[in-house]
Amino acid sequence: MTEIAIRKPLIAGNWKMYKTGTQAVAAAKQLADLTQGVTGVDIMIAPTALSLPLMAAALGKDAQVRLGAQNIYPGTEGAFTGEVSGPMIKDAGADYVIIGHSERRQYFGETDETVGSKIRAALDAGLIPVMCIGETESQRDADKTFFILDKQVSDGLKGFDLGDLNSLVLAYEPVWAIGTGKTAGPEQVKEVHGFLRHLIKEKYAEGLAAKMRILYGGSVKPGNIKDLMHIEDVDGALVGGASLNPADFNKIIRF
Ligand SMILES: O=C[C@H](O)COP(=O)(O)O
Repeated sequence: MTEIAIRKPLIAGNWKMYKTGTQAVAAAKQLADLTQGVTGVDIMIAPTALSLPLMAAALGKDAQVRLGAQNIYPGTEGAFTGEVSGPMIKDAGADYVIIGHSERRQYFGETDETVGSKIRAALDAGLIPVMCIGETESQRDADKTFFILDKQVSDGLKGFDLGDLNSLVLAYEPVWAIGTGKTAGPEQVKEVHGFLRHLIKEKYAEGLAAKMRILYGGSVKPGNIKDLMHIEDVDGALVGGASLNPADFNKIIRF
């Protein structure tokens, strides 16, 4: 019997290296006020790790706006200067962690293998991993989009079994659409999201594929979110720039 997909949309904001703790708390409170009464959607903000405990205290334990980290070290503790572990992220009040964002792959040497070890660390700490994948412009131009996505998923999730991946969220972010104002067209998004769901079905199981949330990211704005959310297999968005402004992010959340 085919399982019916019930996927609650997730709208996630990646604040990258923006906002001091003070600014982050103020924006979080504003967003919490603006989103009061919103139902049927999960909301997450990923500030810098420094702001997590401040925002968690300001929002409160049962807040609708949940928190995520932008990175995780694949180990619980040790002499790893500058790193932050899963148990620390969890203790700071986060539920999610973004893993393998293209900026981490591009500037910090993350590979599909390190992405896999970070997903393992996230799951061990009870965090929901948001695994980012996406092709560069030159890879798309060379017709390698599906090859790259297949490789990122296959290598990143190597060694994981079905039971591990129940909570995993996939985020498709074409690198050429990040911060550029270019959004992938509806046909491109539909094609890729359909491909990814099929890939999860082939590699794991139909049930997992049917319930896995696949987010789109790359220049998502209040003006294009409605169209994106109407595309089959799009279960939410990972928003960069437009999530920094609570009023804009609230509009996106209320797609
Ligand atoms: O994680 C978010 C993405 O990098 C998208 O950023 P953007 O919405 O500023 O294009």
